[in-house]
Amino acid sequence: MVENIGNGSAELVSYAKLNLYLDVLGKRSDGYHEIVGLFQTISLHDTLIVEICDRDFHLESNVALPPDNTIKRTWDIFRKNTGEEFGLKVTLKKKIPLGSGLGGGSSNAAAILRYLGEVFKIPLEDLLNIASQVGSDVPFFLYGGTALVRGRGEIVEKLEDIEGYSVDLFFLGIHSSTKEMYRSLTPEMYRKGPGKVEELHRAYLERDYEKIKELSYNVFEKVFLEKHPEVMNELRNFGDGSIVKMMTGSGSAFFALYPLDKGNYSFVGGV
Ligand SMILES: C[C@@](CO)(OP(=O)(O)O)[C@H](O)COP(=O)(O)OP(=O)(O)OC[C@H]1O[C@@H](n2ccc(N)nc2=O)[C@H](O)[C@@H]1O
Ligand SMILES: Nc1ncnc2c1ncn2[C@@H]1O[C@H](COP(=O)(O)OP(=O)(O)O)[C@@H](O)[C@H]1O
Repeated sequence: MVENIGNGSAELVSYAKLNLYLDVLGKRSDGYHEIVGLFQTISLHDTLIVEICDRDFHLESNVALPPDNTIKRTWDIFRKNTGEEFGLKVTLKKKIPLGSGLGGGSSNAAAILRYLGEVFKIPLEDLLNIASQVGSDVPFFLYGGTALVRGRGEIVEKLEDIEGYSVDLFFLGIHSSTKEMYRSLTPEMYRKGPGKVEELHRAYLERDYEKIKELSYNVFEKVFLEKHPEVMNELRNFGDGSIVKMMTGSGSAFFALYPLDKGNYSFVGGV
């Protein structure tokens, strides 16, 4: 969502995401993994103030980020793909915890991409191509809302947005690296989910809570809990009365799903 705030600056909202379903189907020749996922944006968000300027890149942030962070990578890759020469000034107000599986870095990249796409009139299909060069979860965030995601994350099928749910989040501050978690998978772990992702989406729309509980799955949850058994005990007191509770992405955040607005963060629709 872009809101022009005058003096050439714009304020961007960068939502977090949950994986309502995430399974790995196999390993690809390019070293990435084939995934199938049901992705959903929620109201927890970062805010970015952006301004096109002379020629350099400037980032101010309330959290420490690596020099090759996803915002700078997006600026670099966008310029390489479009030939546009410009500078970018970004002020980031981060609320999405880093390394949490909530996709904060990828969401920031997509927010910048959508903005640059508007400024330089770049078609969505070109933005999707640039997004997949920045990171595997970035293409989804160009849509937001509810989507079926395949490939390594670059095949996004927009679905009817799921509404009327909210979540509480549980995050112990453990930084879970996406790369490390994929590396921890073995072939026996591939394709072990119920695999009924369209049925799960319908269960959400029809508010069939038993079916939601039965068909929800994240391949990384067992791997993560084996690495961090202490989290299991802490989890016991989390999510009382929820429909389902599960880890999101490659971790380490967990979500507890509630109907309507009983949880702190609500599902939000796509752009
Ligand atoms: C976001 C980063 C950098 O800041 O840090 P970490 O998430 O690793 O902490 C990533 O390394 C920047 O690597 P990049 O490859 O661009 O990011 P992603 O697409 O999100 O994937 C991270 C890593 O997860 C693995 N991966 C990801 C998606 C997928 N479908 N299969 C995979 O095997 C790959 O090893 C990949 O390198
Ligand atoms: N804009 C960004 N926001 C958050 N993390 C970023 C960003 N750019 C690079 N990173 C790096 O990527 C790592 C994982 O990114 P993040 O998206 O927060 O995790 P996850 O993909 O698990 O949700 C972070 O630990 C951080 O070092």
